[in-house]
Amino acid sequence: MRSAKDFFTPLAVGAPTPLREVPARPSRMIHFFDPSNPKMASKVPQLVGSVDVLLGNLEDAVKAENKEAARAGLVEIARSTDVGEHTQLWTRVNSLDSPWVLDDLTTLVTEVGDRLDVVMVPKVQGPEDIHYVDRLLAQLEARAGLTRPILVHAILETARGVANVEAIAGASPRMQGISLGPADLAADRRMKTTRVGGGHPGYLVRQDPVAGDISGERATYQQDLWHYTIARMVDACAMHGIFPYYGPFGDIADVVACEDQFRNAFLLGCVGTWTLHPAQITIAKRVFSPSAEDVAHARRVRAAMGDGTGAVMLDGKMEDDASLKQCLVILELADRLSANDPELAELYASPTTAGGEADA
Ligand SMILES: CC(C)(COP(=O)(O)OP(=O)(O)OC[C@H]1O[C@@H](n2cnc3c(N)ncnc32)[C@H](O)[C@@H]1OP(=O)(O)O)[C@@H](O)C(=O)NCCC(=O)NCCSC(=O)C[C@H](O)C(=O)O
Ligand SMILES: [Mg+2]
Repeated sequence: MRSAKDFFTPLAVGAPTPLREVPARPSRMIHFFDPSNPKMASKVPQLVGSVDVLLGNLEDAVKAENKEAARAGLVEIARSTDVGEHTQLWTRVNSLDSPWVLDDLTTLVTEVGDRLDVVMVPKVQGPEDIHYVDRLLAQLEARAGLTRPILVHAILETARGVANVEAIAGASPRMQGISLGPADLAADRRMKTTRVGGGHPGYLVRQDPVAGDISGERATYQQDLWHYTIARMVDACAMHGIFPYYGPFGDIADVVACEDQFRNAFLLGCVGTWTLHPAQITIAKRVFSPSAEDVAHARRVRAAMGDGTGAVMLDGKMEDDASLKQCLVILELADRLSANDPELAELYASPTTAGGEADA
C-alpha cells in the first residue's frame, strides 16, 4: 500500500500530477460503438453533443480479427472528431490478460492521449490491476508529454472484483468510477442466466398461501438480480468520491424493462449507464436527469428549511436536515446538467418548477 503522503505524486517522472477531485462532468450515458464497424463509426460525428460519453470499445463485442482495426479506427476517430466541450471520449481496452491490451494502451495514449478522458478496464479483479494500469499510464503519459492525467474506470464483472470493490475504488487517484458488468459477472459467479443484464422471471418471491391453500392463486413478484452488487458498488464509490454506473442492457427491443433497470440504478445512486444502441440514448437521458417535479419539490424543501436546521411540515410530511441533503443532491445534479443542456435548463426554470420555491 502506498503512503497517504505519496498518493498524489506522479508514478513516473514527467507524468501529469494526479487529480485530487474527480471532475463531476455529466456522464448519464456511456455510448458504446465499435470503431472497426464502418456503419457505427460513421454515426460518431452526429452523436457528438447528444451523448455525454462516446466510448470506442475495443474489448468484447469486437471480433478477434477486428481488434487491430478497432484500435486504429479509434485513433482515426479521436484525431478527426471534435467532440466539443460537452461530450467526453472514453475507450474500453481489452482485458489485462489478453494479447491486445498492451498495444491498446501504448497506441492510444501515445497517439491520442490528449483527447482521451477515461480508459475503462474490464474484468478488474482487485487493486493490483488498477496499480498496474496506473503505473503504465503514467509512463506513457510522460513519454507522450501529456499535461492532464487520463482517468481509469473499472468494470465489476468477476466475483473477486465484487469482493474487492472498496479496494478497487480507492486504488488510485485516477479512479473515475465503476460500472456493473452483469453478463461476465453472471458467468464468473456461475449464475444460471443467459442474458446481458436485466431481470429473470424465475428470480421471484411468491405470496403466502391464502388460508393455507397451497394450490390456490398466488401473486409472484420478480426480484432484482443486481440489487446487491449495485448497492455494494454505490457504497464503495461514494466512500471514495468516485462515480457508480449501471452497465449494459442487452434486450435492445425491450425499452420498457431497460428504462426500469436504469431507473433502479439511478434511484440507488448511479450517475449513468451504458447505451449499446441509439434507441437507449433517450432512455438514459430521461432517467438520469432528475424530473421537473423532483427539482420543484427539492426547491420547495430547500426554501421551507430556511437555515437548514430543525424540522418542518410540508404537504403533510416531515422534512429535516436529512431530507434537505437529499434534495440538495437533486438540485446540484440539475444545476450541473442544465449548465450543458439548454432544454433541461428551460425545463427546470419553467414556472411550475422554479415557482416551487415561492410556494414553500
Ligand atoms: C446490438 C447491435 C449489434 C445492433 O446492431 P444492428 O443490428 O445494426 O441494429 P439496428 O439495425 O437497429 O441499427 C440501426 C442503425 O443504428 C446503427 N447503430 C447500431 N448500434 C449503434 C451504436 N452502438 N452506435 C452507433 N450506431 C449504432 C446501425 O449501424 C444502424 O445504422 P443504419 O443501418 O445506417 O441505419 C449494435 O447496436 C451493437 O453492436 N451495439 C454495441 C454492442 C456493444 O458494444 N457491446 C459491448 C458492450 S456490452 C458488454 O460488453 C457486456 C459487459 O461487459 C458485461 O460483461 O456485462
Ligand atoms: Mg464484460
